Amino acid sequence: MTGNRAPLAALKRELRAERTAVRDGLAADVRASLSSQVCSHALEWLQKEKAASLLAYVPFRSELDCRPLIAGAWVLGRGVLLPRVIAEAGTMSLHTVGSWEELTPGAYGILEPLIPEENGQERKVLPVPDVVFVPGLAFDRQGGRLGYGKGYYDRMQASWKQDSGFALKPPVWIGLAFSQQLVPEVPMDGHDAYMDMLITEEGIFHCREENKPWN
Ligand SMILES: Nc1nc2c(c(=O)[nH]1)N(C=O)[C@@H](CNc1ccc(C(=O)N[C@@H](CCC(=O)O)C(=O)O)cc1)CN2
Ligand SMILES: Nc1ncnc2c1ncn2[C@@H]1O[C@H](COP(=O)(O)OP(=O)(O)OP(=O)(O)O)[C@@H](O)[C@H]1O
Repeated sequence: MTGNRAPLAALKRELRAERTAVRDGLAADVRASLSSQVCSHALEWLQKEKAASLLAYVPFRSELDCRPLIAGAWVLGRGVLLPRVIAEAGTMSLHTVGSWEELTPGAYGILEPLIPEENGQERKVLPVPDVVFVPGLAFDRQGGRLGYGKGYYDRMQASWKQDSGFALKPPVWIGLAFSQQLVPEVPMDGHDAYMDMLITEEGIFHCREENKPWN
């Protein structure tokens, strides 16, 4: 948009490299233990809320392992959606999944929902869950988030806004993170999706009202 774009992209690249190293540096057993604490907070929150459906992710690399959250949501009878990457389009399709057996490795080697008929008929309109749990490399307390740099979550939010405008209740966006991933400020572009809340092993944080994604 403006001459500020290039420095922002460079800042994001730098932060991405730095935060990848920090996250990768957490020992696997520490990651597993912190992840289960985060999932417990998230499940407690889910039980208090009336959220009937959620979008989660299947972890890869050194991401926070949200599989206990997914399994817990199944036990609670909440609908769990998982994404499939459509790499050519830079978009994701979302599918309800009820067991681990319904997954198969997809783009980037991430486990993704098997769709019944591989006839290229991805659903055009994305289902809108009540809650979106978002992975990331870095987050800030204003709700800023840094991902791997392909904009999949940003585009998903834009697509929901386009499909439904303000007709539907917008999902609550929740970043799941190790507290080590919190930074003072993530550089944010105009199209970047903000989180409403963050959950770390230390607990639940509400982010700034004015950054609510659907404002
Ligand atoms: N577990 C999980 N699932 C997810 C995401 C995620 O962040 N975590 N996504 C969230 O978006 C989507 C996948 N996004 C991805 C985006 C980029 C790369 C990746 O490998 N990027 C290269 C750099 C590519 C380039 O610059 O051309 C890299 O990191 O080395 C992987 C996944 C959908 N599913
Ligand atoms: N709504 C959108 N429409 C078109 N392009 C977009 C949109 N949102 C983001 N992009 C593009 O996608 C790329 C991703 O940018 P960004 O660095 O913000 O990704 P990210 O949020 O870190 O990644 P991810 O969501 O994949 O984890 C940029 O090139 C950006 O221009």
